Amino acid sequence: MRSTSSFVYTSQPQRVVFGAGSLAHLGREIEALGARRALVLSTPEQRAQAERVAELLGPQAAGIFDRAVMHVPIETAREAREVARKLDADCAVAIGGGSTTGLGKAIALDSGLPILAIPTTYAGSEMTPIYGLTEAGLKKTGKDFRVLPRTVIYDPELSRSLPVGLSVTSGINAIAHAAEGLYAQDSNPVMDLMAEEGIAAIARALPAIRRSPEDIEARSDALYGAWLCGSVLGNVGMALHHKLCHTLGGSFNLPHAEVHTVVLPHAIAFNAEAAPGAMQRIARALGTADAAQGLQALARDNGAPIALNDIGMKEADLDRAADLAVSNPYWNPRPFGPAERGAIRALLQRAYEGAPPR
Ligand SMILES: NC(=O)C1=CN([C@@H]2O[C@H](COP(=O)(O)OP(=O)(O)OC[C@H]3O[C@@H](n4cnc5c(N)ncnc54)[C@H](O)[C@@H]3O)[C@@H](O)[C@H]2O)C=CC1
Ligand SMILES: O=C(O)/C=C\C(=O)CC(=O)O
Repeated sequence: MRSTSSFVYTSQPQRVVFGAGSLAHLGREIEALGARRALVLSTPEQRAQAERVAELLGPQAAGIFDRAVMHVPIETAREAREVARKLDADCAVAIGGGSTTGLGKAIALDSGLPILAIPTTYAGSEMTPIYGLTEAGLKKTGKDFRVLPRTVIYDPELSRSLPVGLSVTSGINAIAHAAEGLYAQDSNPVMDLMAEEGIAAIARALPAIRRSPEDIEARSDALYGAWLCGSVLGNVGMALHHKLCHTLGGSFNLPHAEVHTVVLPHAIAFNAEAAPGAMQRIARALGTADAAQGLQALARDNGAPIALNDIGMKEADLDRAADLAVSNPYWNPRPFGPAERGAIRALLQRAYEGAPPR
């Protein structure tokens, strides 16, 4: 286990309102932010939920922008920023998954408008000061406290409609934040507690959601886990796993939550010897003997993909993916710079085939 003798912990200024039906407190929460005119953001698919939010807001709603898409193309960000300016919005309400929260972050980065996030997936973006923007086919990420949502309303009722497949992969996306937080360079004992509890909450929620997607207890557990795991990502650094996923998602256009689901067991296996304490905590949270195998079983047993081959990756692109991943590595307990290119290429091959992690 980690030593408690020396660490740094920064508490982040956020207000969280949690519970089934908590969307009803939206008006109160907008007032608490000191805002008057909210621009409501969503994807086209979640337009109906955005309309419900606007209806709840009544005169506090400035309008709806429903064109959020994955990885926040700069053109969409510019369009949304312009709409916010024209409508004289003084805050953004993002209802949806990481793509919609990400669009809110792009507006906040430019204008400083406060964000109230209403997450409907388990991606965890609402708890982080991390933003992503895609320009000319290249995705860049950065960190800025202006983009950290000021208020988050977690209402599990709103995630009941999340399809089972995406619920499972999105839950594992959240687990990835916690798993990497457990061996992050700048982690601390408080984050360790949140990470282990977050992984356990999601691991028990996913089979229950699969059996019964409307089960509000299971949806609450998953959202609670997403909050904890997202907080870990928001507080400490990312490592090999997130680097591989950003490379595969950004340069090969693979779907975000699925790519996290496939890669995680392999990245964890790569780090197993270098981070034994983290492995112990992950395995304990999953109720398994081996962290990496437990993660692959969690995906497979709940019907999620375990092979890059099944989510659109071409085998011919694995060499380029390995080159990109090692060319600008994140800190990792087991280094993965150009000297480890062979090991990373082998990891990607196993992930491509859906082989057991080792
Ligand atoms: N900056 C950060 O800290 C983080 C950012 N992200 C970013 O978030 C994006 C991925 O976000 P995700 O949440 O995985 O997917 P998403 O936000 O793209 O949503 C996927 C699809 O599911 C739909 N959906 C969402 N909630 C639903 C619900 N309750 N019922 C029915 N449909 C629903 C959406 O409208 C969309 O069509 C990526 O761009 C990723 O980079 C992800 C995690 C952390
Ligand atoms: O990979 C993740 O789940 C975490 C961070 C991002 O996706 C960065 C972003 O594009 O906002």
